[in-house]
Amino acid sequence: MTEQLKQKLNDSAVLRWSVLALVAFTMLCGYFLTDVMSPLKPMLEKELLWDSLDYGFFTSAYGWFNVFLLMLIFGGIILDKMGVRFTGMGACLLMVFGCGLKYYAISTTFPEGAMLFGFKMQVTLAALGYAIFGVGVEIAGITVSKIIVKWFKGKEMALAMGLEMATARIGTTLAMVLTVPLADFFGYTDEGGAFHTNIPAPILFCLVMLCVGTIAFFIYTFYDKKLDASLDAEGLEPEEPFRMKDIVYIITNKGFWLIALLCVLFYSAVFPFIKYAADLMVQKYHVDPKLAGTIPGLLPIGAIILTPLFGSLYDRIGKGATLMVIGSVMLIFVHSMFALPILNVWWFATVIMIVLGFAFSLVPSAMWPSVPKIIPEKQLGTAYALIFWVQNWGLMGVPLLIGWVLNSYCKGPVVDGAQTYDYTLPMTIFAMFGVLALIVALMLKAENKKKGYGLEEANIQK
Ligand SMILES: C[C@H](N)C(=O)N[C@@H](CCCCN)C(=O)O
Repeated sequence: MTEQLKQKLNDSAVLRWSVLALVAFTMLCGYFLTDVMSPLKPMLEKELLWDSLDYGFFTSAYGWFNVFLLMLIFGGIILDKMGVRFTGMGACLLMVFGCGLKYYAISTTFPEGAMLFGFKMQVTLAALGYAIFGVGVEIAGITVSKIIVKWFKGKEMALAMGLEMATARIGTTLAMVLTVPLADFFGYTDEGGAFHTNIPAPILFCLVMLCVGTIAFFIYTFYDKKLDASLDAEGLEPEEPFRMKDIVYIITNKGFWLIALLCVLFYSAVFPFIKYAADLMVQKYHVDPKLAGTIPGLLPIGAIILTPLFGSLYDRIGKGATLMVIGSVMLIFVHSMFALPILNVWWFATVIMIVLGFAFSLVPSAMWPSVPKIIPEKQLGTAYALIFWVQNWGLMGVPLLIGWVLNSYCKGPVVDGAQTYDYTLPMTIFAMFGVLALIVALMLKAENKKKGYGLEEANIQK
């Protein structure tokens, strides 16, 4: 071994933060595509003749393969067995392929009445592409979580996870604020003088970004190899081998299940909400459809600043379980305000969205770094995968539920050729998820006290 490898590679702060930048950028690209269709919902209905059920079906596709084909669980096992380099590269390629299929579906004009699996051909193909992408981006997510633990354990782990999530949120923000301007910029005016937005343009842009994100991850793999070599040189095993019986250890752990439950309940009230937030702004707060993504765009912007702040707080002071309780209370408040028929004006929606930004930062910044306190490192890939799997039931089912509720119970009159909706019932459903999340967060706090997981303790080892 060469002299310079004698020190562990992750002891170098510059190097650890640089590799974090690489993998976080890959996640940014993934999150961009995840939400790129949200601000386009009114245009999809107007230009491509989708309805809310089509949109809900398409959005739910994100979780199909993860949930029903257990792709996430296989992904976690592959991650623990084959390592982060192989799994991460595979995940990136799946994201690129899924995005390519989605682009093909949206940019192609299919014969009128063409159907596949009972849905419009275009909707089904776009959904299939999104489902493949969903496998890729979720496996990339667990891989990056494991990478962060590998490089930052005993160091600034929660801050690193917070920064990674903050970077990913930039992707969500770009989706919210760039999508409609991009679609408009590449739009065209037909012979009748009517202007048409170019819906495929932002998706093509995402495809290019995903290719760049894949290259960033490829560069990371060289550093990962070097880290393994430096751990070897120190006489440390890079990653302990994983055995199938480790799964039993994970699923018989009550703390694990409480985190998984909190995860599905909390995220069911946030990510599916984002999918409908732009439409909510138009329908309830009368925001111009062209600007509708701007207010929900504040949500990830707030999280970009706050998630690392709260992560750093957790690293230094602890109080992880308490942060999760506070975040859940805020979630209930926010969705109740959106549900109540009060102050239907844009500035009120803006204030409420900022409060949601706090909740959206508090819970993730405390929840994800808490997992390594409950589960040993060699089982982390599988543990994160199982948590993501439980979460994906919500990410898949809730958008479909909301789309169905809107289509069945919330339709108002058609105004200027556009369908209107009353969002009271969907927002009440989101608030109920908040109530359940709070109950689970309180149970987790109690379990932590009983078992001494250390969730209320600081992460940085003095
Ligand atoms: C959607 C995805 N399954 C997810 O939960 N993402 C989390 C981040 C999880 C990784 C933390 N290192 C998010 O808040 O975006």
